[in-house]
Amino acid sequence: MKIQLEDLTKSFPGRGRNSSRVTAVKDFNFEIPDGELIGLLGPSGCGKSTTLNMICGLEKPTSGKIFFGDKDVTALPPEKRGVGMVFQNYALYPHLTVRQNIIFPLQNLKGKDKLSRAEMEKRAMDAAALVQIQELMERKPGELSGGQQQRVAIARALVKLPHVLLLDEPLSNLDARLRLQTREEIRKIQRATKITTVFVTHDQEEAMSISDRIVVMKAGVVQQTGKPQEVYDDPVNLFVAKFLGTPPINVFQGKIKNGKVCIGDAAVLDAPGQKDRDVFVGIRPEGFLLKEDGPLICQLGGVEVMGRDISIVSNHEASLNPNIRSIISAETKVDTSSEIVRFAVKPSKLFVFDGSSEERIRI
Ligand SMILES: Nc1ncnc2c1ncn2[C@@H]1O[C@H](COP(=O)(O)OP(=O)(O)OP(=O)(O)O)[C@@H](O)[C@H]1O
Repeated sequence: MKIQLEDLTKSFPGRGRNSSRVTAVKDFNFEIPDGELIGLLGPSGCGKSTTLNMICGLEKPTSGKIFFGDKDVTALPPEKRGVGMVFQNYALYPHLTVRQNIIFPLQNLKGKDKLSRAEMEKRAMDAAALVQIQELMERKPGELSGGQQQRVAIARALVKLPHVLLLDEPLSNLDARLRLQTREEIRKIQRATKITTVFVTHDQEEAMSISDRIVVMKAGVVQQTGKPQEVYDDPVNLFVAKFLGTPPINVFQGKIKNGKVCIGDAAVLDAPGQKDRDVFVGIRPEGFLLKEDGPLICQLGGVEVMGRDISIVSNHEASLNPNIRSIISAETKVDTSSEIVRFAVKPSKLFVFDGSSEERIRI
């Protein structure tokens, strides 16, 4: 089911006297193609959950429209939209078994949707098989691990055969290893069912690894949408560049001067025809090349071996990060007795942003 968001806006009354309204989401326009998994990504408070709640019908938009396929669902209540939802606190009923928890949403179906007991059992078993918890059906939630509980919550969301699956930070209660495993499982389930899915997270790595497309939000406003790799390789502004990538992008205060991008005295890129101005220069960790006569001279802080790669930690007075982190192939020899390290920069890994608007300057 294709989902279309049209000028979607939500504002809440401010708390307390004289406080102005909070615009949680502003003019959100986006089409989610049928069968895709979309990662909605951004820092806390940027409007991710509000967007999801409007898609499922728990929040009414202040203005704008939502379409599922060609149908305008903006005024429909949640139960009429055919969405499955999994929250961060997946709140299973503790006194019910896994089977009863999964069947629960089917018991209130009315009219033509009403199912026989046998049909409900079959649906529950099918959903359990999808998330591979068939052996756990008679246990109570208290007898399950966090990851298993989360799978039950997903099965419960899938049992009504929704057209759309909405996941709000579904992995945040899991430890690091389980997070990784469960996100891969969610991806597999999504591929198998081809349910159009929106996945909310503030973890950029999680969103990048799982999504067909990501939407990066800041303060209620969509900054950029696209395939994860495209957004990483071609950020539209400094916020997006900083938000994606581990280790994060290295940002320097710089200038465009006489047709060159400069960090201090070092000309790191030609910028023919560009007018002189203050800029921010972002260099991805993998964008540095060790070079004896490289223009960018940094103070060497240390070298960390990571197996296939090494990470060189260094400093430069124009750097806005506490440390500059560059990732270099482990075959490269670094003279650790030296106090300085000299870099050239791969042009495709260097981005220039306007010093005041922070928008990308394409060179
Ligand atoms: N019911 C509400 N009343 C007033 N303000 C609200 C309400 N719900 C959300 N907000 C505000 O709207 C903004 C967006 O909130 P939202 O929960 O959508 O952000 P989020 O990106 O999901 O954050 P998080 O990652 O912390 O869950 C925030 O400033 C929040 O305080």
